[in-house]
Amino acid sequence: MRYYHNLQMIMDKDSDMVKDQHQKLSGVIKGLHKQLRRAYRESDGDHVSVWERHIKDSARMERYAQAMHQLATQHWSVHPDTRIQWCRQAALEYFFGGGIHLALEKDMKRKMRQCLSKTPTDLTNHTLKEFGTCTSEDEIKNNFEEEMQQVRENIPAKGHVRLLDVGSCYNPFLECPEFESIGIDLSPATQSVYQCDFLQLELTPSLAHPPSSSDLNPTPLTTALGLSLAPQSSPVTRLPRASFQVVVFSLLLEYLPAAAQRWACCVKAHSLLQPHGLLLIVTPDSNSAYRNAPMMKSWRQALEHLGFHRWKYHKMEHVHCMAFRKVKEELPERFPESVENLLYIPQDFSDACYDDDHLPSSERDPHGLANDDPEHEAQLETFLLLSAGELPLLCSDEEDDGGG
Ligand SMILES: C[S@@+](CC[C@H](N)C(=O)[O-])C[C@H]1O[C@@H](n2cnc3c(N)ncnc32)[C@H](O)[C@@H]1O
Repeated sequence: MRYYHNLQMIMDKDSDMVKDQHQKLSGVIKGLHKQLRRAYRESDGDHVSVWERHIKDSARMERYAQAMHQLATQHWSVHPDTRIQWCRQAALEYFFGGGIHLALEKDMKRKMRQCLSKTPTDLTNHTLKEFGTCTSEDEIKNNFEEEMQQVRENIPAKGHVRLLDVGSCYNPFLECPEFESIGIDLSPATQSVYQCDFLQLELTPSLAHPPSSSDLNPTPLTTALGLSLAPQSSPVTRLPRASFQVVVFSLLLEYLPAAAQRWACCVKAHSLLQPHGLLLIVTPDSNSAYRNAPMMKSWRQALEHLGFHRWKYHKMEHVHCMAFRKVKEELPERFPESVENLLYIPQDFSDACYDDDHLPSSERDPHGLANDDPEHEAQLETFLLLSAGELPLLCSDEEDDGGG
């Protein structure tokens, strides 16, 4: 009896220590996000200078990287790594489970409905641009068959799905055999991740001969992209357009304090993707599916302006998971004014989350452990604290095009 009592005490103590450490680690994450947002707010919108100062603080970014790595691999590893698994499953369903085919078929039917419901005089410049000169059902079907054939030829072989994980930290997709995963991060936590500031990444013209999926022995992606074999020590400063089939932003966008920076990342992702490629976005939110539904709708609109179509959406307990497919090859020439503001996060509007001047400054409180957050500031934090454990499906958007 006494033995079990002692064992219980040891276990309680252990569990307190784990909780304590968990809180410290999530404090490092939370502290950095908060400091960045505060700096941005005080800069009067000058996100460029804020970012320049931020990326000089390599010691702080390294602390963050280690904390994130530890949280993800030690504290959350007791549960399946669901955000990563969700991304993996989405990409597999899309490329190998008929997802892409269904999505294109839906596009074709939509075009057919819209195009055929118009009389020739209704076909304004806009609709002509959108639907070409298709005026008959047969023509639309033929175009679809041609496009489908091209898509089939370009579907990557398993093992060669080219995936760019932005803000990768520890390259979790390296363990997925279906992908050729390139992880990039401001401050890599592991050797396999390339150092890269995605905001400053230059885009070069597409490769004349992109690594081919029909090729039995395609050139390794790193070779094709001219990347070094020593990732961490070799910053990536440029990448060719249209060289990836999947781009992942897992817990990336909310790190960036300005909506304009989030927008810049999405624009870049569009350029880096091949036609019909997938942009996978995971963002924290421990509220119910409906609480931030307007924000998700707004993000969707932003991405649609860029030429993406939302294919799949799941609200899990602590995160929103979204898959957008690239449906237009070229970016539009113009965007609506202030379109970037569509990519807002609740903290953008909240004065309260900066209302902590009475607390030690982040310099004096380098781990951001002060427990001062108002509720809405707590999305990532709750996610971090509750861990990405079991993330049951709470909501899936039936209106999306085929992804369930
Ligand atoms: C919350 S962590 C997410 C890590 C990982 N993706 C995951 O889901 O566990 C955010 C990561 O984004 C990285 N990051 C932020 N801005 C970046 C940028 N402009 N370029 C590259 N990485 C960036 C940070 O260094 C950090 O490692």
